[in-house]
Amino acid sequence: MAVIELKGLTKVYDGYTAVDHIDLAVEQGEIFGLLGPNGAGKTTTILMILGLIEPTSGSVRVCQLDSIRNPIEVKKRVGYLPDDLGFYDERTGLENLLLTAQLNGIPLTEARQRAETLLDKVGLAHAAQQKAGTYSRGMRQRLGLADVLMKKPEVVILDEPTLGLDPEGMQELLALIQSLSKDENMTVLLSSHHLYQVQQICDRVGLFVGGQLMAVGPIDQLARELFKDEPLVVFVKCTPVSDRLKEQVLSLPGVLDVKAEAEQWQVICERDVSGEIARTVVENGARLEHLSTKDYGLDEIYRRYFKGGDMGDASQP
Ligand SMILES: Nc1ncnc2c1ncn2[C@@H]1O[C@H](COP(=O)(O)OP(=O)(O)OP(=O)(O)O)[C@@H](O)[C@H]1O
Repeated sequence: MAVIELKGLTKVYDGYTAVDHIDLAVEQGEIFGLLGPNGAGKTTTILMILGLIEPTSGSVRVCQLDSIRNPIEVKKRVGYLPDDLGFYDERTGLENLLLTAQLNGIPLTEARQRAETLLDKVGLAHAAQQKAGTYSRGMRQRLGLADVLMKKPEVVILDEPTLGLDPEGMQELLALIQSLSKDENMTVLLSSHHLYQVQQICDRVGLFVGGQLMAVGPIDQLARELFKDEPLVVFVKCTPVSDRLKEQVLSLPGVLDVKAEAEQWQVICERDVSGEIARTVVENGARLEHLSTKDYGLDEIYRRYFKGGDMGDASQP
């Protein structure tokens, strides 16, 4: 059953299309990653899902509810962690959670019990009585997670939850999100420009570029889909190279072009002809130093779609 359902969702700001006809269905219990460089339209999409901004056209349903018509009902079911979360810094972590409970009408005894369990789950039991203002960025993010879970949401939406965390803190937080989602069978939608990190926990991702969803699926399938029309490239390095050898490789059935770059050739093919290339090189008395096919995986997605944005350390695998 789709818990989040977007159809033709569009947002235009003064003639600028920030979100462009998005169709998406996120299933119950799924961890879905909205991935894309800064400015791709992720936050705008999230705000429309939450019913906080009105779409220019299209529809949004969350837990079978129309977010535009029933924003308050949607808010009851969705826990939202914005990228710039704020706490009462003068209050302790525990007090902050109790305040959230109060705002959501949760009785105090139940609230206290739940807050303590959650603080324990997110690894903040030791800091429960510490003022939130003294928390580190990572601790604030974990408190934020506990905070959105206080009202037992059916869906959790996290906007750039790993922003400002070091790689280790990022890994820890993502692992935590994953285990919480499993424990509570919660649907999670998270946005990020950290392609490498996020793909480790997401069941599926949607690649957001320039307001459009370029492709949706598990990362490996996504790469296949995005690059299905790309020719296969075989990298070849051999010594000595000669024009005659190059001509012979070029004349192999299935080979479209041979580009020489420094010591290396890029053989553009219709299909994988690495075996034939290797044999031709060796039969010509040359030594095969290297042979590999271009991998249209995560690296290529990153290079093509994410490069150029403000990636911070996101480029690190
Ligand atoms: N209120 C607004 N008025 C005009 N343009 C806006 C408004 N909000 C967002 N935009 C523009 O819409 C585009 C998408 O912004 P959005 O914040 O949704 O992207 P994002 O993918 O979440 O990126 P980031 O991670 O930087 O927040 C950007 O070009 C942004 O400048």
